[in-house]
Amino acid sequence: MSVTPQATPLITAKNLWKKYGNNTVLERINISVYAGEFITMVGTSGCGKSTFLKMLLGMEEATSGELLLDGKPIPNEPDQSRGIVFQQYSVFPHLTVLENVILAREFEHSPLIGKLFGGKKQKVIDEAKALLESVGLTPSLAKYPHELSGGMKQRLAIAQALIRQPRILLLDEPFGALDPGIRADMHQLILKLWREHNLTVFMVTHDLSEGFYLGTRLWVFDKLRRDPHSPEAYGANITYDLPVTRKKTEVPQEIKAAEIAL
Ligand SMILES: Nc1ncnc2c1ncn2[C@@H]1O[C@H](COP(=O)(O)OP(=O)(O)OP(=O)(O)O)[C@@H](O)[C@H]1O
Repeated sequence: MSVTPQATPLITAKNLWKKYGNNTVLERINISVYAGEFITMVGTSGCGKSTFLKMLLGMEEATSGELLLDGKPIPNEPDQSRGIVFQQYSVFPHLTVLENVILAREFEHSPLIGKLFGGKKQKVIDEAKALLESVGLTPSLAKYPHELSGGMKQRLAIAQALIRQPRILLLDEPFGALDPGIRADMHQLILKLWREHNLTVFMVTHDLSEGFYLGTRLWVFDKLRRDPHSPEAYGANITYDLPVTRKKTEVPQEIKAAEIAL
């Protein structure tokens, strides 16, 4: 009799807690996430969504509990397996669009000197150009960030994250500062890149509709326990973990009521 092996989750959290001093930010987080999922994360301001992303990136360590990548403790510093895009544009202002993407790749290959030469350099240039084409920036290769719109800057930030071929893409409100029309274009782009690059995505958003539209699974962060005399005593948990199989734009009734608070 053959036994079908159970796939190891890409990310597992086991009784994960995060505290800053006496401030309990996250408590008792238990989740498993498989390769290819698109997790969207909503919750009130300050409830620890960005902190959770930073822990996935390796910028912050758990206070207790386990956070595993492929069943092993997640490396406690950022590496090539995980890329991140923030709401505020994180590109180098003194470099062109093409140079910004090349630099991200050069640091990966040659972190001490940050420079590649000859054939290797040409290969990186070709890869960067191909990626910039896939995010729609081919006409802007020689432009500097100040010459780009907000949407174009975010396209560049996404290309910078993807040039290192991460398996996991972390997005911290990447479209929060963009106009609605531009945001709709970015939604199509991120869905295309998610499929083409076989990514697992964790995305923080304040827009519940966006969360339902993009995600295959939506998490709501909230506090289950509160002490009005000691607001920092308890941390947030994932209070809803919803598979998004319904019509993508429909928000379920039970959390529609909570939308005002997000
Ligand atoms: N480096 C830090 N040192 C101390 N406290 C921190 C640090 N980073 C975050 N915090 C605290 O952790 C809590 C959660 O912050 P976090 O940014 O993760 O929330 P969030 O849910 O992402 O909020 P928002 O939706 O407003 O971005 C806040 O109380 C914040 O003040």
